[in-house]
Amino acid sequence: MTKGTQADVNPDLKKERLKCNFNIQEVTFIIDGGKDKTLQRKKIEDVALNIAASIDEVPEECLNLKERYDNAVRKSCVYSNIVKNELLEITGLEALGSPGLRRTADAFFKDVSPFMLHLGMFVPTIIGQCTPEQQAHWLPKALEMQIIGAYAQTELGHGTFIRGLETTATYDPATEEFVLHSPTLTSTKWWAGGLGNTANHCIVVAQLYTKGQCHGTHPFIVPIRDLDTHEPFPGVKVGDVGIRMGFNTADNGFLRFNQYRIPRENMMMKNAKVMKDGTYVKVARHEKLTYGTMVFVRVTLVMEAAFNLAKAATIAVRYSAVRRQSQPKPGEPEPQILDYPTQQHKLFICIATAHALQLTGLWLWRTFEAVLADMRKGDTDSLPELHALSSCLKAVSTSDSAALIEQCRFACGGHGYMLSSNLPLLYSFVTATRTYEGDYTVLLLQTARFLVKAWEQAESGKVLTPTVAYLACAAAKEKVVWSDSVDGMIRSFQAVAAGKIAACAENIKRLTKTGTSLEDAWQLSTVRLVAASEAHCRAMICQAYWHEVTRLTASCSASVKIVMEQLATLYLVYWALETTGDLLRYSTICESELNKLQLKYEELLALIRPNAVGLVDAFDFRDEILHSTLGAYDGRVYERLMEEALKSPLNETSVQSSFHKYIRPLAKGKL
Ligand SMILES: CC/C=C\C/C=C\C/C=C\C/C=C\CCC(=O)SCCNC(=O)CCNC(=O)[C@H](O)C(C)(C)COP(=O)(O)OP(=O)(O)OC[C@H]1O[C@@H](n2cnc3c(N)ncnc32)[C@H](O)[C@@H]1OP(=O)(O)O
Ligand SMILES: Cc1cc2nc3c(=O)[nH]c(=O)nc-3n(C[C@H](O)[C@H](O)[C@H](O)COP(=O)(O)OP(=O)(O)OC[C@H]3O[C@@H](n4cnc5c(N)ncnc54)[C@H](O)[C@@H]3O)c2cc1C
Repeated sequence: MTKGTQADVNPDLKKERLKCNFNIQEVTFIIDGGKDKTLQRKKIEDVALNIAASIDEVPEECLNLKERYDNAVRKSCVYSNIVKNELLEITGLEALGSPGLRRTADAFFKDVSPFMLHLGMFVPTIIGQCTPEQQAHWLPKALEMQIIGAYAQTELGHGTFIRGLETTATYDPATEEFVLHSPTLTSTKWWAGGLGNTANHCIVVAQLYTKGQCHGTHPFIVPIRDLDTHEPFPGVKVGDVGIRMGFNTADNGFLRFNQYRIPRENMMMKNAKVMKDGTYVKVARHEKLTYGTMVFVRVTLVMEAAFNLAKAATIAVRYSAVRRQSQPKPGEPEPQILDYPTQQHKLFICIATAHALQLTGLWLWRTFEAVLADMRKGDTDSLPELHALSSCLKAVSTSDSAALIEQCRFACGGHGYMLSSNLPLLYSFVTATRTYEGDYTVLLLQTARFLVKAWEQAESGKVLTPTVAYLACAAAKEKVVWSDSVDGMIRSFQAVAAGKIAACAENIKRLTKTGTSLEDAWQLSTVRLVAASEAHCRAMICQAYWHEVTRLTASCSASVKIVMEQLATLYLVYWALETTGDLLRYSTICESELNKLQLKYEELLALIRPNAVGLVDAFDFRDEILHSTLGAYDGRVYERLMEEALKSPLNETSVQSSFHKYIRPLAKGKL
């Protein structure tokens, strides 16, 4: 954070910081995943932010579309050099998932880098889908930025249904090449980040044909532009998909092939091979291993959701400490808006959710690493559970994060609507995460498949995998006894999830018994299946969040333990109050207990209030990363709003030419 001199800090914020009764740094360490991670992040920030400070002469938002793209490319090149020459030295290859790298990228780009998918998906797919020989060929080139890649899976006609993709890759044994082709308009690759104008290579997911047989979708590395001239190769048609709600510097592109040839070796062959004579050989033990990059990105998106929500919460809480409005008590000064319980209700759940998602995200990352280690030994048994887990966590975390970022904008009143608050841009960026890498509903339905199977296993007394083990107790189908202890609330959330899953399974059974096909019975149950999946995910987040808080604060100071537990309890109580209908149905909760719960919630808001600014300071965002007039560390909100307003091109002259061209003639009746 940019602390400046204490004299520059808004007096209300200064008082807030004096009120804070816990050690902020200890909380920062917990959020980063340990003291070593915080130190590494800060080291990376020190290197990168020095350069970022002078990277933009004109604010990004004042440039036109083309200028913004050019500027984003310029900055991406500067940033890539820093990553390559300095940051990777600090962290090694693991840097690709390092929080330090993720944060510093935001100092360079208010919107999104056109290189994002290069590091975000192109490189991970090379690591996950190539043989060691192929990796040795492609990875150094990609890391050195000698080639720039995109990931083109989605087509104009299909995104969700990967098996329905239409691009073909037909093997020609005579030349030992694949022939890529886009047979229809709807087969046009669409959306790939970095593809429109930036990338010279692209991972293309296409239907593989060899010896006249289709073997389903497979990934290929495809050179699409000449490395020197950057002209698209003959047979390749590539361009930008048009203006978007956000991501306008991310260069999302379209791509079409006309009988375009690539060498056989460009098929990514870790999970399946095509031999020189065209024989297809399956290597992978699991059908869906070619979907591996998507699982990886879904796992990282949970922490991405936490990160962006933490930024929004920092902006809105600091602003709410500075902003004074209304006069509830006659004759008394206007209160800070943060003192209104309704404002605390809007904002403290944002802080708690950022913690919940970050700690759940770190836990998911460790689970992912463990499954990966098993798979390296040939054991894919835990892949279905990881897929179910990452699908629902990606769906719920991105959806919650987007909704709560919008809530932060509401909490900032009119000033939250200013681009300079950075809340609109954050929202437009995060709301896309609910769609890309698997749409919300579609992913919850993937988890639901796993849950219904797990329920059937529970009913027949089989051993269940860890994340659904709670279904075994619920198979008794009795209402759980409500208690507002943390364990009691988690048990009740699990009972809700189990009850909903059981109701889905019963509905499917009922329909199939009366002659409905299994597919139709499933479709007729999807509204409740989505709800069951979300309930399962919420119960899992609550359990993981509480478990991690208990574990990580065991060696912390008492005050840190208290404030972390207050936040986690707030998260649980908030969701209990949000789902009272479900609790009434699946637990013994009654009206007096609901009233007690509401009081507990209000008490928690009051307890957290003095530490609110300290809690967002603990997210440790430097001003260069927040990019916000409302959220800067010093709280000079009004000064910054004015300074930014004066940078508007509309303030360059006192009279605009349109006055002389149109308004004056209109007034004179001469238009
Ligand atoms: C500055 C910013 C910085 C950082 C940001 C951080 C990171 C971001 C980086 C990049 C992200 C940016 C942009 C996004 C890019 C994209 O969007 S790429 C495109 C992504 N596309 C999708 O996600 C498509 C979603 N669709 C699917 O995943 C699948 O098609 C499907 C799962 C919906 C269905 O697949 P099908 O093949 O039809 O399968 P099915 O018949 O439904 O199921 C068959 C069985 O297979 C299981 N299964 C499905 N998927 C997986 C998997 N991935 N792993 C393991 N198992 C899987 C499924 O559960 C079924 O099992 P059963 O036992 O029930 O039969
Ligand atoms: C900003 C952004 C960046 C992207 N970057 C990339 C990229 O780099 N590379 C890439 O390949 N793709 C990319 N995508 C594409 C993205 O992955 C897809 O848009 C996403 O997977 C959703 O697919 P779709 O657009 O086909 O939506 P659809 O599947 O058409 O969804 C439309 C609606 O139908 C519903 N629906 C669809 N199927 C079902 C079903 N079976 N059951 C119930 N409801 C269903 C959905 O819930 C949704 O409400 C990007 C998208 C965006 C917005």
